[in-house]
Amino acid sequence: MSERALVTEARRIVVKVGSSSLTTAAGGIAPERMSALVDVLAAARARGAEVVLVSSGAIAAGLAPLGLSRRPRGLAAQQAAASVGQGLLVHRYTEELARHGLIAGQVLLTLDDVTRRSHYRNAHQTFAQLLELGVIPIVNENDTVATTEIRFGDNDRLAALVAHLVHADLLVLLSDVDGLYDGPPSRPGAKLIADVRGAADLDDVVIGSAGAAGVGTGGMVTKVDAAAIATGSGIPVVLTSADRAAEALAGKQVGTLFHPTGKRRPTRLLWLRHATEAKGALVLDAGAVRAVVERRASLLAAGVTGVQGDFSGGDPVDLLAPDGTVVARGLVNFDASEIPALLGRSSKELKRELGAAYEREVIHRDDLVVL
Ligand SMILES: Nc1ncnc2c1ncn2[C@@H]1O[C@H](COP(=O)(O)OP(=O)(O)O)[C@@H](O)[C@H]1O
Ligand SMILES: N[C@@H](CCC(=O)OP(=O)(O)O)C(=O)O
Repeated sequence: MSERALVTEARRIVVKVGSSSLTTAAGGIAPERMSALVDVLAAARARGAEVVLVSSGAIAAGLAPLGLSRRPRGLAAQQAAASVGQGLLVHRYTEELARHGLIAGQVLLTLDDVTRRSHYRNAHQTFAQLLELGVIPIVNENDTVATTEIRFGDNDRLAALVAHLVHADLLVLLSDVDGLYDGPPSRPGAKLIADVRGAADLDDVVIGSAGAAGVGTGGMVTKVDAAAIATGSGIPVVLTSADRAAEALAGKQVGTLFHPTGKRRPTRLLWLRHATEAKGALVLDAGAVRAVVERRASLLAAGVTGVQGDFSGGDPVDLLAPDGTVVARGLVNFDASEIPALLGRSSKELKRELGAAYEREVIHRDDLVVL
C-alpha cells in the first residue's frame, strides 16, 4: 500500500482530538489515551515536523472532579467544568510531553482572536514564536469566558482555522470513529469513504451529529465543515480515530483523506464565512448588491436601505438583497444605532453634515465575503 505523500511530507501539522478520545464515559481524563496520543505527536516531532495540538475535553475532564455524571446543560456550569478540566488536561499534556523532552504551551482562543484584525495578527505571532521555540501549542477555545462559543463553537472548525492561521501543511482530525462513513457508522452496512476530492463526493453521504459517548459536541457535521474550510484553502485533511493516529501520521491509508480543493484565503474571512453568527443585517438596494457581489466593492451608505438587529462597530452582519436573500457577510464599521442617519446618503454629504469620521464605508471590501 503506497504512503500518502501529503502526510509524510507535511512539515507543519495541526492535530485535533475530540473529547470522546480523551475522556471516559464516566466523565474524567483517560490517562492512557492521552499518553498514547502524546507518543504519536512526539514521533511526528522526532521526524522533524512541527506540531500544534487542538484538544477538546476541558468540559468532559471537569465533570468527574465536580461530581457531575454528564455534560451540564447550563452555560455557567459548562464554564465551571471547563475551568476545572482545562487545567487538568494541560497538566497531563505537560507531564506526558516531558517524558519525550518536549514542552507544552497553552493557547486559549476566542472568536475575536480570529475575526478582529489586531487580535488575529497577535495570535499568529504567538504561534510563530511558540513553534520557533520548539514548543507544542495545546489549543482550546477559552470556554470559561466564552459565551456563544461554548454552545455553538466546536473545535473541529477552530482546528481548521488554526491550521490556516499557522500555515499548516496538514490537518488531522481524530475522533472516536475511524473515518467518514456513507451513513452513521452504527447503521449496518455503512461504508468507509477513503477519499473525498470535492463537495460532490459528499452528495450521497448521510452525516449525523451526536456522538455515541455523549461528550462530543459537533459530531460528523462539524468535521466535514472543518475539512471543507481547510481543503478550500489548500490544506489536506485526514480524519480517523485516535487509535489509528500513529498509522495516519505515518502516511498509512487509514481513515478518510480530504484532498485540497482551493487556495489560501485571508484567515479572518474564512472565519467570517464559516463560523460567525451575524449580529444583525443591512438591507441593500439592487445597485449595492451588484457592487458588492459582482464588483467586490466596499459597501457605502448610499446603497443601504434598512438596518436590522442591535450590533456594534466591528460585529459581523449579513447583507440582504431587497428580497431578503443573504448575499454577503461583513464586519460593519458603525453601531446599529448610527446607521439610520446614514441611510441612502452619499459619503460627501455625510462628511459635510456629520464630520470626516462618517465618510468611511459602511463595510470595507477587505472585511466582506460574498456567500
Ligand atoms: N457519516 C458518518 N461517518 C462517521 N461518523 C458519523 C457519521 N455520522 C455521524 N457520526 C458520528 O459522529 C461521531 C463523532 O463526533 P463527536 O462525538 O462530536 O466526536 P469528537 O468528540 O471526536 O469531536 C461518531 O462517533 C459517529 O457516531
Ligand atoms: N472546547 C470544548 C469542546 C468543544 C468540542 O468541539 O468538543 P469535541 O466535539 O469533543 O471536539 C471543551 O474543551 O470541552
